[in-house]
Amino acid sequence: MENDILNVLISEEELAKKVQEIGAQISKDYEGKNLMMVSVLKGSVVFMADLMRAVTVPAEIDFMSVSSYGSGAKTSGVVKIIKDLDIELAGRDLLIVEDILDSGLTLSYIKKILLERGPRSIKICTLLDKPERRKADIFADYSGFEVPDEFVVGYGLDFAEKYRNLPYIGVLKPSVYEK
Ligand SMILES: O=P(O)(O)OC[C@H]1O[C@H](OP(=O)(O)OP(=O)(O)O)[C@H](O)[C@@H]1O
Ligand code: HPA
Ligand SMILES: [Mg+2]
Repeated sequence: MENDILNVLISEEELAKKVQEIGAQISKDYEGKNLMMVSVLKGSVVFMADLMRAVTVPAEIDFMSVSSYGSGAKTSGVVKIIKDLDIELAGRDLLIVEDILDSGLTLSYIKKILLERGPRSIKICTLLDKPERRKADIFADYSGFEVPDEFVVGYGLDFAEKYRNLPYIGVLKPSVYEK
């Protein structure tokens, strides 16, 4: 697995520090609110698991799964719901937790459909932001790191379902996905 990594872009230590920073800011912003954190499966699960423990105010969690990439390195442009939320959104202060904001197609689709369910507020928290690739008009309210236009894996992010269990964010060798 490590042989497929060109370089470590964000270390475990940097990830841990950033998660604490974002968690502290969210805890301040959502004091007294009705926070519900929604993790977009699968890629955001590692970030969600760490981030929710850095949030010190009451929070409920839920999960939804959409797929926009399939097994390629390029967005298919099609976003479909694979698993929907279990909890009602009316009156909730929703925080969508994502691993990466790339073209923005996934998050703009999710935000659109969740807004229709009447949350009191809806904000976005992404660990990584790849602005060079943005196609949709969407931004994150909380963002960990800006990353270059390279395919990154690890800490939940995958290529063809592999590399999610790397403890850091690494740049995947192009030879792996250009096969
Ligand atoms: O901004 P975008 O161009 O839409 O790309 C971002 C999305 O793509 C990846 O998910 P993917 O659809 O690959 O599914 P996964 O989370 O299960 O890996 C990633 O986890 C984000 O959810
Ligand atoms: N890595 C993994 N999944 C992704 C990426 C990426 O750089 N961009 C969008 N989905
Ligand atoms: Mg994803």
